[in-house]
Amino acid sequence: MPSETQIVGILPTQISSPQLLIWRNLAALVIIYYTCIVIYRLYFGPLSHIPGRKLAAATSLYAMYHDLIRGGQYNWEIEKMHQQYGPIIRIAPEEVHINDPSFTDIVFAGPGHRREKGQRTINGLGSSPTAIATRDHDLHKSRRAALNPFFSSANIRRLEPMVHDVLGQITQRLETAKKTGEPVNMSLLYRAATHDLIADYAFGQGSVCFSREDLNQPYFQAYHEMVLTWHFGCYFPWFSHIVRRLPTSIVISMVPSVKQFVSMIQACLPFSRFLAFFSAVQKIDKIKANSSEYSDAERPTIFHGLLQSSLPESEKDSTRLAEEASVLLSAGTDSSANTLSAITYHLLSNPRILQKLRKELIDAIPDKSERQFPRISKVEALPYLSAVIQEGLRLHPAVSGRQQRVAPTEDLTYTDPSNNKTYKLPRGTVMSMNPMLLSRRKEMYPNPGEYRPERFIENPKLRNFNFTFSKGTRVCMGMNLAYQEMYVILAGLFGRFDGGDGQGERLELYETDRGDVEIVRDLVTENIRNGSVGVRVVVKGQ
Ligand code: HEM
Repeated sequence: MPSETQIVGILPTQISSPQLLIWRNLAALVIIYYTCIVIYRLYFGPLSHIPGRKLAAATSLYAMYHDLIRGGQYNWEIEKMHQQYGPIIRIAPEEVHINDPSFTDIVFAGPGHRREKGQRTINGLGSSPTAIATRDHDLHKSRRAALNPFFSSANIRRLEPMVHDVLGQITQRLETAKKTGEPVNMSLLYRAATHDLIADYAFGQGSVCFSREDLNQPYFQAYHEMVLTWHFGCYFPWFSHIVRRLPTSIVISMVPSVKQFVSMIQACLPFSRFLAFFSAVQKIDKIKANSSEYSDAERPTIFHGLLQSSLPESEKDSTRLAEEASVLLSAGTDSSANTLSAITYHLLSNPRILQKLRKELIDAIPDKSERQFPRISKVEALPYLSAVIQEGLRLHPAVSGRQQRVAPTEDLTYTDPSNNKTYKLPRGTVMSMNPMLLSRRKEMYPNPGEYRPERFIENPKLRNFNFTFSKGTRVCMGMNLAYQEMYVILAGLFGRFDGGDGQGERLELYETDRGDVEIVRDLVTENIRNGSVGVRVVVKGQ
């Protein structure tokens, strides 16, 4: 009879029979344990009644495969599952996805309902002590309450001169490029603009990207490389915990491009703990010390305000505030910039739409010098410009992933309108919804892939279904700022480069196609095809 060591030929021969027996029993126990878990999840668990693929319900490896291994492809798989199983599906053992706009206000509820984020999103955000990454409802509420006033519509209105400043910088770069005939990367220009704006508002540091010839492109490149690790952080939370504790020199040796990022940050801006955290902490400390560099009573910065707020002292810790700063800088840059790039592409590739927009701008503000730096109060009421922006937000939600919420103290019930079947979603269930899927539902948006602003004029109620900024108590904090940037920059640019009577100055696309703006993967804000440099233009005309 062959011995056990011979049977298991791949095991080292020195493993004795009793040891082998222990290993075998352990392996058997693990298999039995996981089999029981899978059976429970599929047939007895509180979500076993939710339709969907068995594999997705059985193990998170399924979601991980599409999110992480396939590089942000789960959105499209989820879309296929909805087509097969209906508006409510189970996409992971603990997660249910709903694709029904009538249910957004329930899942993403407003005040009076406790709502938390799913743990996977918190992991992706590095579990930092910031409002955006705070799971607990009450702690999130107090952290957000301290920041909220800075993003109220009245306070954002006061930033109008700053938006005009960055608009002036964009125009200047375009005018210079016109002289040389060089193409201009609008996506990079928009990033520089949105970044400088929020950085100035946060710390009062003036122009950072526009003061550099390269518009700080290496910084954005390093940010891009960092975002590529988003799903890894979601599924392996230890990753960000370790990286956040590594000395900067080690991080630089692992990802050399980060060096650019660090030196730029050390020179002027904080970004995140593991990249140049000390610089952020120093700036907060300077504000605390009331350094004149940072105190400007005329135009208080966010971090001045936070330090003077009624937040408990523990919440004013320099390291925590530096984390909060890094969130504002990252959330406030690519999001608006990517949407601006996509809208610019659609306008320049649709002469009919562009012409209609130009006419509206010229009719509303006949004086060209005023039109180049339009007042937000004048342009936000323009119906066609509003529709242009809404249609851009619909087709290109800057945060392209599914947004998760948990109702920790409330059992919810979803009714499928097609058959009135009800599904109980017990408290604690991770519920997610996705702006990309909601905004491309054929019955609401016929021919959904087409960029057609008129749909928002024909049916103004569509705007109520805009889920691009999320909803409820955790709705995007920077929404007013993002709108102001989009209205003023688009109106100013297309009011300035208006083509005159056919021969005047105008922007034309340069080696850019729809692939340079189309969402093809979900890596939070990085969602266009790999290798694309964004939207490029040349300036033509007299
Ligand atoms: C077109 C531009 C933008 C879009 C589409 C957008 C979208 C979103 C979305 C969908 C969320 C919710 C994420 C979630 O719950 O998982 C969010 C949150 C947030 N956004 Fe934006 N955003 C934009 C611009 C901005 C800007 C300019 C800022 C300014 C700093 C900003 C700051 C924030 C912050 C701080 C949060 C966290 C809010 C909280 O958790 O309470 N966003 N954004």
